[in-house]
Amino acid sequence: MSAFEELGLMPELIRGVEEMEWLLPTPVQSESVPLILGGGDVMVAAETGSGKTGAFALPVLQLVHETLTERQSKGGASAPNSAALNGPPQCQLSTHDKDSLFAVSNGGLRCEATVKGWVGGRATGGAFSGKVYYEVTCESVGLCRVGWATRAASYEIGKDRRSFGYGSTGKKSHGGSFEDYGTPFGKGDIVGCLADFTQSPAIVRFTVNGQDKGMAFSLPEHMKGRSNALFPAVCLKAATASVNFGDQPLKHLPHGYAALSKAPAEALTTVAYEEEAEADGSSSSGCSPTALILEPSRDLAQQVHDVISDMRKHLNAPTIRNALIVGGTDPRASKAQLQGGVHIVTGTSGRIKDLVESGKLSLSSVKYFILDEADRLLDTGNQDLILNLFSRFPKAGTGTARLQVMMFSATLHSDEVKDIAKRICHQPILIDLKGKEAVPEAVDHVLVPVDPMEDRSWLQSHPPVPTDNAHKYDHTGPNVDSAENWSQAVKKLKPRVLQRLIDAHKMEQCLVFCRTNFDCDNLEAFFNALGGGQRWAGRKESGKENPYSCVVLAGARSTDERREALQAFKEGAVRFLICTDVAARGLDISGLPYVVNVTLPDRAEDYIHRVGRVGRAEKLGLAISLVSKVPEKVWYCKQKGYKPWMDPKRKDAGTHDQGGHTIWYDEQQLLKDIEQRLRHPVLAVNADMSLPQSIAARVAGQPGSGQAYGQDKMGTVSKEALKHLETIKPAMDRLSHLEHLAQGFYFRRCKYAKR
Ligand SMILES: Nc1ncnc2c1ncn2[C@@H]1O[C@H](COP(=O)(O)OP(=O)(O)OP(=O)(O)O)[C@@H](O)[C@H]1O
Repeated sequence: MSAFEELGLMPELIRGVEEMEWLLPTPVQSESVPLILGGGDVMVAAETGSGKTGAFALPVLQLVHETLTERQSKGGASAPNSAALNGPPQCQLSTHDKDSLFAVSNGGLRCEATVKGWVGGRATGGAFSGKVYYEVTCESVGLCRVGWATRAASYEIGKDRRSFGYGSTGKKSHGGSFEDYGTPFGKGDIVGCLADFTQSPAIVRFTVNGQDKGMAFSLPEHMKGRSNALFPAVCLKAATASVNFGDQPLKHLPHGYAALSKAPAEALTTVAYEEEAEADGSSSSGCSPTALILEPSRDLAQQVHDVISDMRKHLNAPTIRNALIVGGTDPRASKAQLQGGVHIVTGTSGRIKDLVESGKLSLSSVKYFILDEADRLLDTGNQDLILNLFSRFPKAGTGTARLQVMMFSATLHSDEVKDIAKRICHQPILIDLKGKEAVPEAVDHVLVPVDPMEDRSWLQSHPPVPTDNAHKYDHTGPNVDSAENWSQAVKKLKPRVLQRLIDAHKMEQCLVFCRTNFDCDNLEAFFNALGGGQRWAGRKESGKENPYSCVVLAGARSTDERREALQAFKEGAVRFLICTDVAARGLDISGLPYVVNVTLPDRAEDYIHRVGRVGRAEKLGLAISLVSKVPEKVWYCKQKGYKPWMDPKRKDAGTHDQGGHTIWYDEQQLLKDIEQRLRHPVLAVNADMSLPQSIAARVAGQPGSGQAYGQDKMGTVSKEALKHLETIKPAMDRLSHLEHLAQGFYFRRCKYAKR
């Protein structure tokens, strides 16, 4: 039995991992895969490069495959308008399309909420033409809100723009706003809900005990057709209610309206229809994937999408379709990917939000929600979006039928992460393999002190070092002794120090982190002035053989340029990938030996992710930071899209607290924070850039010593491998014994046969 089989993975996926030459699961895979396959919500913190992508991609592929197989076996052939064929659908409250704490009786005509918060659900049939009506009777004290909602709406009616409600406190609600309407209602009252699609725009109104309360809403123009069908919706707070869609005599059916369950079939859509379509990954309300994976950057989304594409090839009957939905690409291309239905969507928040809001991507079938680099997703302001997406997922069911949420990162300890976990996870299991110190042992850390007072090479003028203009209006020069001057000097000195470092270590592949897009542009210009060039981009200059060949991966570059840059770097066509923190998370560059921080990140957390690009999959890596001895004045602009360094009207670069757009950056302090996080000091390289003795001694045992970075860690067998060997040892001993017996038997037979 292979070690992956022990985790419960299906043979097809095991063939896939074998093809990738993954012999044993990594610890994070061993811990997470069985829990995810078992239906649990998980929060997984494990060091960078420890195989977290496989830890969710493998079980999610298996679960999606199982879901599709089950859906196919339930109904198979799609019958797009079964309603039309079988007469009007039986309308009832759905036992599926609801909050888990919203109890629905057998037969779907009674509902109850015993909890203090709002919970709700919808009916199985919705209308999109004609004039339709249904009734709700309040059976207890407690709060009740009723009305109409599309299937993409949140269960709390009126909280978003996809539902229209009327509450027992005498308020109507839509798009999160509540206004006085009608009269309050309560125990024993019968609320009539009317939708009139013969008007343009369509109209929603309500009655209480047959008394018309007047028009409550006219629907937005775009809310038309089957994809925007309105389903009866009820939400309750510690209350009980019963519904009547017309299968029982209605108490107050208004003139000219049809009971919902008696309305003409062509005016209705049913969940049965929706679910059949969803089995194919598409539905009338847009493409309906089964799994949604949210990534903090386009590059990372692409990488995870590629891993899933590689693995899904091994799964047939049914085949799984996956799509990459990221910003910075033609929206038509994103929509085209969704046409015909997909089962797994990997993407970034902005484009996913757009497609959900335009109805092109429906979340009504999502069963698996994965937040990769969850802390980063929250840092970049995605909390509301995550909650909004979450409100659109179906959350009914128990065991393996319910929505499963998975959160992954190397750093999952912030309050924001804990808070969102409380709101979207159901009793999550925390798998914390490394705790806060999520740095692989395979990474060595060193620093290069950069002191412009001692090292005067910043005064050289060839090749020129472009800087960020932050000191354009400051008094600077060779003999000026001011903080501003030393700051400018550091900016001129760092690229030269970097060049010395590259030469000393004969670096052939290195990721170079800068602080801003503009810093990346400037460093690229310096490398090009050294003769860097970019052969991959069709230029004549040399690539890999040029010691300073480089490409840039930064947020300001187009998606295509970023993709090409990363590919060129991964393929070894250029030596340096100059990047911002957009590349700090998740990027997997096989056997990368070096990471250089030209500027330290302002949070120790980001240092962990940056240096996590090396030391992956048990390969040794070296992280080198250029640390300034003096403070640097750097850009700090919160105004989106504004580039003060390009502003011709800007007169000075006052600091942020003075109303300007700069801050003083203290790398000595940042270094202390990082050392505290690493729990050891970061040693300085020697004056000739050689490694400090203790680190040199550590890599000395490795083949090629100085060249050890990027190579496998030698002479070590992982704890996991040892554990596995121990487990299979008795079986191996028994096998060897049986083989011994069989051979003995064979030879004895041969001996007798010869006689
Ligand atoms: N079981 C395994 N055996 C061997 N290699 C593996 C295994 N699982 C993953 N890998 C390899 O390890 C590398 C790192 O994996 P992955 O990108 O999933 O790390 P990660 O934990 O997500 O890192 P980060 O925190 O930086 O995102 C990849 O090259 C991957 O192919």
